Amino acid sequence: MMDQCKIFAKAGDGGNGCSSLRKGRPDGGNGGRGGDVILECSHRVWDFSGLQRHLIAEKGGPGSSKKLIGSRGADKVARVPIGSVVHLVNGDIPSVVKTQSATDVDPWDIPGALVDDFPNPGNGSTSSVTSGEVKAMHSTSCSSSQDEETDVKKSEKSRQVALTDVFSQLSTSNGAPEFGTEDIGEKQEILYNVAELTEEGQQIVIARGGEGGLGNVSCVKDSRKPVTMAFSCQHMDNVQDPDSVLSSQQAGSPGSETVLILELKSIADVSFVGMPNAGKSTLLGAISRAKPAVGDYAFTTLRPNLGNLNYDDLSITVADIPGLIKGAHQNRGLGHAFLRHIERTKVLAYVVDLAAALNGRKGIPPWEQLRDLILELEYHQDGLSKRPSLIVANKTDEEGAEEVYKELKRRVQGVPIFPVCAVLGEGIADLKAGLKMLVSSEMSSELCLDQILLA
Ligand SMILES: Nc1nc2c(ncn2[C@@H]2O[C@H](COP(=O)(O)OP(=O)(O)OP(=O)(O)O)[C@@H](O)[C@H]2O)c(=O)[nH]1
Repeated sequence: MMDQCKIFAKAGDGGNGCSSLRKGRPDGGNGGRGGDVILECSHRVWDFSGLQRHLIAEKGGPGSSKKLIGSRGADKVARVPIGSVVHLVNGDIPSVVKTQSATDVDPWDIPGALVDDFPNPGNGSTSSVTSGEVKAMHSTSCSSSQDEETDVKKSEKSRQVALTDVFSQLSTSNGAPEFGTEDIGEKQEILYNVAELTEEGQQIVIARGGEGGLGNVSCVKDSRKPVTMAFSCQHMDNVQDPDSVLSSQQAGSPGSETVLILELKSIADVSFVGMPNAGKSTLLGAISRAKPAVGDYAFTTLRPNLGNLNYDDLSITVADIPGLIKGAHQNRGLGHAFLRHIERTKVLAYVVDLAAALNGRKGIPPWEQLRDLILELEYHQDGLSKRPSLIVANKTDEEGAEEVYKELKRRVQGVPIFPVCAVLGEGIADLKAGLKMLVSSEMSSELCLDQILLA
């Protein structure tokens, strides 16, 4: 997974205006505008691995005689994943264009409802992506005045960071997995976080096409009057470097250039991972104010629900990932789509159902649930399970669950196990404290297969 990359964008230059005479009167048309380079937010791409590193838009066409305006250069539109954050290395700050209506939104999109458990305005927030929120900190259009832009840059300067440092912290802090990143080269001064793409169809212009040059019909006030032309379109055909003889008005202006670093935000700090019906959605509702759908049938959760856990000094985003079943890595059940969400979370909370195999039920005991969950993660992607983890043993209220919990503690060691009853809200405070410690690296634990005693 490529979650960071550097790109270069060059918008199309404007086409040159034409100088031509018809019956002694000017009739040369304006050059066409150059194409823009645009980033568009799409659920169809998941990371930056397929993104071209050089994005170049088309030049505008030259104007021609008979007052014909040159063609507009085609825009270059590149798709980036939802949750892309834009950092500016060089050039103009991107400007938000529009959000296209998403008629075909995929159920796997980051959902809009990110619900806080308690309003806590004093808290610092984490990197939660709130759909619907456009964080274009500087939606200054590229055409805005130079002064304005200088001011923006000045104020940004105060927040400048060497992003390479941030990225190295991101990839190593909390023992988080080291996602695929591209070497972004030497330390550079970067304006960071100039825009975020959080909504399906949202677009930003990262390089703006140049304006077309003026044809002589526009240069000369009254084109009905015969004028003496220094050169005409026909003459220009014979000139080796036509730009060298164009007046400044007639030459199309160059398209802008930018160098950007794109970074993909995590979907959440913590993912609840478990078999269908383990009680993940119920747990998310108990631990935060999120109201996910709960049902006693598998796959109630068709896309990740997000909840926010607020502490005095920290805020954590938790995602309830739809139930994992054996064969998920081969796209069984809900398959790949939700496994991909796990790629973008820092901490795993394995939710097991203590009562799955009790009282004649057809489920499997919790230690086998854990084995299957780890295997599915690893089949999907090597190392996917290797991140800070804890275990939530749910449904302690069920008859016989106490014994199963004791057995689970005997069979799985080295990882904290939190017994909870999600429906009654029991054990939630301890779990919240454990999650906080794991996310803030005060505690470190990973679950791997050899820690599970199966026989
Ligand atoms: N007895 C008991 N039942 C629970 C508990 N937590 C959840 N359940 C029940 O377990 C069933 C499944 O709960 P969900 O929260 O939908 O489970 P899920 O893991 O999100 O399910 P998927 O969406 O299929 O992945 C529901 O009938 C819940 O009421 C608990 O602590 N005790």
